Amino acid sequence: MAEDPGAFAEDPDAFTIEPSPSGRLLCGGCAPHDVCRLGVEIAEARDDAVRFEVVCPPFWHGGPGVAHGGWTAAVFDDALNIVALRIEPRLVTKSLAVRYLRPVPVGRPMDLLARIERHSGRRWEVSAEMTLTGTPLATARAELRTRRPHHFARHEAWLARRSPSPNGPHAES
Ligand SMILES: CCCCCCCCCC(=O)SCCNC(=O)CCNC(=O)[C@H](O)C(C)(C)COP(=O)(O)OP(=O)(O)OC[C@H]1O[C@@H](n2cnc3c(N)ncnc32)[C@H](O)[C@@H]1OP(=O)(O)O
Repeated sequence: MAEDPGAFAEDPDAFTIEPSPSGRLLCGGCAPHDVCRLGVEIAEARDDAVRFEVVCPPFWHGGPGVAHGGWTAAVFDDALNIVALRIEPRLVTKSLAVRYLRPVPVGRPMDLLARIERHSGRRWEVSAEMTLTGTPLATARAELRTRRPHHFARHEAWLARRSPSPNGPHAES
């Protein structure tokens, strides 16, 4: 993320994901911990494709010994962005489609290969497959967009126009 947190506070659009002190590409939530709490590690990077090792942490289990589908989707969101982030640091996910083919085990290292399918201007199409010992467990496709200037500032201005209720966020109709 942005090196200077002061600059980010003043200009939210200064936010970019940069390598952490240990060289990882981490989201804003994990960067202060210098570890991906979803269990995603880059194993090998090429220009248009990145191979990851992913392990579902126990606190993300859904059924017994099986990953919550939201973990799988979040891991794909990370991996599909990382493959393009190495070229374009200002991205957001526009759509994400996951196919759950088999249950995903907790605590077992798996392979995830993400690749750039197409890129034109602000538009990116990316795809990925998660496998265990060569067997596909889940696949995903996403459309990404290079953020327009002032993306986060526009969001903050939009949010500010929705006056917070003194009784908390759920009290407003
Ligand atoms: C581990 C480290 C690496 C991985 C880190 C994790 C990466 C995670 C990536 C994510 O998950 S990002 C979070 C999930 N995605 C979003 O929050 C994106 C929300 N959607 C949007 O901001 C817009 O829909 C989007 C920028 C995707 C639209 O892009 P488009 O190119 O299709 O359309 P365009 O920019 O022309 O905007 C379409 C409409 O959205 C409006 N819009 C776009 N950006 C906006 C904005 N920032 N604030 C308010 N409105 C916005 C825009 O005005 C316009 O409104 P109208 O249709 O009424 O004309």
